[in-house]
Amino acid sequence: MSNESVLIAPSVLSADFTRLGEELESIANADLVHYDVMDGHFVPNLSFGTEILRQAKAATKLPLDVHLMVTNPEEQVPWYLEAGADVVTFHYEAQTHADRLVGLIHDAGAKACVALNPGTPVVALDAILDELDMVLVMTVNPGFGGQSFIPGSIGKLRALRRMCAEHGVSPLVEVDGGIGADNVGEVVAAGANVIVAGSKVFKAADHAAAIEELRRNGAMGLAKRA
Ligand SMILES: O=C(CO)[C@@H](O)[C@H](O)COP(=O)(O)O
Ligand SMILES: [Co+2]
Repeated sequence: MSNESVLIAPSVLSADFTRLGEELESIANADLVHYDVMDGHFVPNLSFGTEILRQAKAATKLPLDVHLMVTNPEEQVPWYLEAGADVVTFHYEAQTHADRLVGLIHDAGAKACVALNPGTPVVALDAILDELDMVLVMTVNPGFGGQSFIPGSIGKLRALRRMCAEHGVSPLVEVDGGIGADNVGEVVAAGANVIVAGSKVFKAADHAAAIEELRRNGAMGLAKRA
């Protein structure tokens, strides 16, 4: 059995934006706030930018986990570091100089993460894996909240675990999209330890209780890991 813990990162993409302060208070028992930036090009949707991140930073004590779904992360990463991001994720499919970008994030004192779309194999990270604090495995095609989990993600999580063991590293492994109390145990058993959940937290009647249920069921998945 592992001593590792499961971290819960509610995605404010599913929050009521007109009451963002109260929504952030309602998830104070979470570990991170997941902040989805969508540019209308990398993904077919637009969300929010640096100004709302700055306001969120002032309204919560939780670390801000910024997921950049943008075509030009080299330009935008510095904006989000300056606005208070604690973890910055850019997509493998969007970047051109991953190593430089990771260095820039570390120089600013933040944690660096690279995200993989469902169609991108984990081997894409081979050259950069040792530098990463976290890997984000997208379990839906990015762009929208409330989609269904892609079952093939389980094999990909296991492949990532094997690759990390080969490299002798243990970055955090975040999963994002279609995760709820019913499947969190399975993704944790396969190797995930940071759980993003948007609709399953913010559409629940009691947000804090939904977070605790994810944490509890995730811990059961940890116990099932080989
Ligand atoms: O990055 C994304 C979507 O592109 C996510 O972070 C979603 O916000 C997750 O939402 P649910 O699938 O949990 O509703
Ligand atoms: Co996300």
